[in-house]
Amino acid sequence: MSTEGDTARREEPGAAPEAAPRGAAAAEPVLDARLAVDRGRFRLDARITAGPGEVVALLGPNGAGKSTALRALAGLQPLSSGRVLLEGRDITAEPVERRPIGVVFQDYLLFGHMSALENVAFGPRCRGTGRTEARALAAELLADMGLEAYAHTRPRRLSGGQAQRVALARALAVRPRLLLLDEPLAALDAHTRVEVRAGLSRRLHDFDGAAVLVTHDPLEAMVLADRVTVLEGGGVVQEGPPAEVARYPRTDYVARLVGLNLYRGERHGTSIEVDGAGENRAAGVRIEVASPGEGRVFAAFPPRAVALYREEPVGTPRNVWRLRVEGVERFGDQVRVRLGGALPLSADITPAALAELAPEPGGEVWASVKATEVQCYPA
Ligand SMILES: Nc1ncnc2c1ncn2[C@@H]1O[C@H](COP(=O)(O)OP(=O)(O)OP(=O)(O)O)[C@@H](O)[C@H]1O
Repeated sequence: MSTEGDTARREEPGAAPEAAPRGAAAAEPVLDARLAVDRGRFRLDARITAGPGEVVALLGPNGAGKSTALRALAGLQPLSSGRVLLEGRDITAEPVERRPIGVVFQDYLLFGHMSALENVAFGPRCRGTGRTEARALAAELLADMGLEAYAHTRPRRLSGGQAQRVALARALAVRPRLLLLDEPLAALDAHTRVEVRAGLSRRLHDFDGAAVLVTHDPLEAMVLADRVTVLEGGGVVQEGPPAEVARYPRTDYVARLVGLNLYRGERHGTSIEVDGAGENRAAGVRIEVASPGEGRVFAAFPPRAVALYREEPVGTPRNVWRLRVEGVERFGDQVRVRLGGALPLSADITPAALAELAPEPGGEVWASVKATEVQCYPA
C-alpha cells in the first residue's frame, strides 16, 4: 500500500513517459498560482498551474480544498500567503471583477429575472462595455452554444443542459484568460450529463486560455482534462496527464477512485478500435461494448471489472487479451495487477485469486472484461 505524504512530486520514477498535454509544452503557463489559505483548522497549500489551451481538473475527495482553491483563484477567498500570476501578471491583489477570469458555478447562479441574453451581457456591462456591444457579444456567444432561439428565455424555462451552456457563455463573455468551473455537470441528471459533457469538452478545447475545473468525479476529470491535479487534505498529492494518473496512482484515494482503465478510439458498431502508439496500433486492439454507435469515444472500465486467467478462458467472453504482468501492488483488501502489452490495463483481484494465478514477473496471463462493463462516452 502506498500512501504518499502531502507534497507534490511531478515525476514518478518509472512512470510511463507521456506526451505533454496539448499546449502545455515548454510554453509559459497562463496560470501559475501558489495558494495558501487558512480556514480554521483546514489549510490549503497548493501550487496550481495551467498552460495555454490546457484544461486542468482539480480532483479530490470531499473537503480536500478544491472549492477553496477555485474561490482563491477567482479572488473570492483571500490568500494567507502565495500569489496568483496570470500570463505573468500578478493579480493577487486585484478584486474579483477586475480579474480576467470567467467562473461557472456549480448551480450556474443565473439571474432568474433576466433573459439568457441579459445574463450573458451582464459581465461585460459591469466591466464598462456599452449596452449594444454587450448584447451583440452575448448574442454571438449564445449562437456559438446553439442557443439563439433561447436568447430571450428566462433561466427557469431552460433545461439543465441549456442553463449550463448559458452559464458557460456568461463566463466567456468577459473574454477571460482563465476559466474556472466548479463541478460544472453536478446539477445535471446522469443522462443529460453525458451529452452535456461532450459539448463542454469541445468548447473547453476551443478556448485558448487556461481552464481549471473542480470535480470529485474521476471520470469527468479524465474525460475533460488534459492534466489532473489531485488534492487531498489541502495539498497536491499527484499531478499528471489523466492516463498516467490512472495508471500510476500514488495514494489510496487515487488508486481506488481514479484507477480507471481509460482509452480513446473510434467506435464502429459495438467495437472500438483503440488509438495508441506503436505496440497498440500494430496490434489493432479492439474493445467490444454492449451498445452500438459510431465516432470518437472514450472507453473506460474499472480494474475490478477485469478477470485474469492462466489459461485462455473458455466460453466466449468478447474481450480477451493476452497480456504481460508488469507489477503487483497490494492496496486495501485487493491486489492490483498491472498488465502491459497490446492493451495496458490494471486489474483488481483478491489475494486468493492472485495466489491461484501465481503470475511470474514478466509472464503472461489472459485478461477478460465483459462488454457490459465497458462504459463508452463521446470524445
Ligand atoms: N466557510 C468556511 N469556514 C471555515 N472552514 C471552511 C469553510 N468552508 C469550508 N471549510 C473547510 O475547508 C475545507 C475544504 O473545503 P472545500 O469546500 O474547499 O473542499 P472541497 O474539496 O471543495 O470539498 P467538496 O467536494 O465537498 O465540495 C473543509 O475541510 C471545510 O471544513
